[in-house]
Amino acid sequence: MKDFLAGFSNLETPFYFYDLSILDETISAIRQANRYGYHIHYALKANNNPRILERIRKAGFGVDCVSGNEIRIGLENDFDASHVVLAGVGKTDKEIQYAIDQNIFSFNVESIQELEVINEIATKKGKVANVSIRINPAIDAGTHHYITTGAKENKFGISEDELFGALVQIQAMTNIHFIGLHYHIGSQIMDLGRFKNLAVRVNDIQQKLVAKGVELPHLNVGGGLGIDYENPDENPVPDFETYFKTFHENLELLPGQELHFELGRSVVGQCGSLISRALYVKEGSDTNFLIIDAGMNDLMRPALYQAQHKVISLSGRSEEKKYDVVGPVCESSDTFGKGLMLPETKRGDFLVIRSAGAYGETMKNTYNARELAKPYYSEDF
Ligand SMILES: Cc1ncc(COP(=O)(O)O)c(C=O)c1O
Ligand SMILES: N[C@@H](CCCC[NH3+])C(=O)O
Repeated sequence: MKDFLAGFSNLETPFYFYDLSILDETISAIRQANRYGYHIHYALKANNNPRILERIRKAGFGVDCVSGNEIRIGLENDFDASHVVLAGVGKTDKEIQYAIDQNIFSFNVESIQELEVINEIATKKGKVANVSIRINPAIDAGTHHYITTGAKENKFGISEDELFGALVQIQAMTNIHFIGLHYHIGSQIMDLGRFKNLAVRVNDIQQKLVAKGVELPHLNVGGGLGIDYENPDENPVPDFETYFKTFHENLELLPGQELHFELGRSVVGQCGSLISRALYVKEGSDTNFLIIDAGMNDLMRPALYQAQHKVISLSGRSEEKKYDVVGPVCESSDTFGKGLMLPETKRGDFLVIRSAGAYGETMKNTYNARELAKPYYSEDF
């Protein structure tokens, strides 16, 4: 990061900085580890910057979208509609119409009612929509409860019981082509054993379907692989080898059946940082508040999920001090870290908030009428 500092000095902070060499390294690691021919759809919600999407598309990945606008962004960035999947519990009629018009690869359907609506809209258009049904496998992902999605009480997908009940209904839906099952148990999953549990559940449900004479050409196991927020520079690339191997060793695919993934955070998380400057230091008897010019509107994750992103001070001083690093927004949750030991930092010094490549810019907002932080890219410095 220090190498780029000279180029930063004139830039207005806060801003996002993407080290594209980390992105390239990550993409190559995915391609190398995926020696099984699995289909990867990048979860565009993690980061939709054109410069990042271009590299991901060139790697041959498709996109996983959660809105009509995300589909549009994917198509505008030259992803092929035949590699687009659409998830989301609340797809609007307009989004469904648009997705059908674009001939996307598959809808990941989250309720029986949604299935009926897609069938109705497809019928009116004289088209047939490819559909995968999202199953809520009732598996604990062992991650923050706000980003767990496959537990029984979550709003996502349908239960196994509902699926078996719906099989007859689906047969009568003339404009639905039922192509597969979809699962996604949550995000920032560091315990790969959770994916093994998922694979076992997927096998179980698949066996029951086969027993009823239903063999589907596609399975989609979502995303969720976590990144090392504590040691981003030591571990910039997640363990894709073990991740794919876990599915290869535990998931029993039917002959010719395709396995799909929807990776977001693990692809782009570590290549991005939020760069900020220290504005003020308030020295207290117990705590020193280091007030920086980046806030929760620039990076919501700490305020929303109590997420810890590594904060690095580039002050260059040798003496260390303890700081609560806080943003300027009028909320107490606008805090990037408490009691952090950092080199003594003064007004004007740069701070780097690491691992902000995923769910950073896509969740930034203008709360307090603040300006949106701009992105910059390593290859331009
Ligand atoms: C359905 C679905 N697929 C894929 C993803 C991407 O997840 P991650 O960024 O954890 O890989 C998400 C987000 O959690 C999701 O909701
Ligand atoms: N936005 C979340 C993860 C949820 C992903 C979407 N299901 C994060 O920042 O960690």
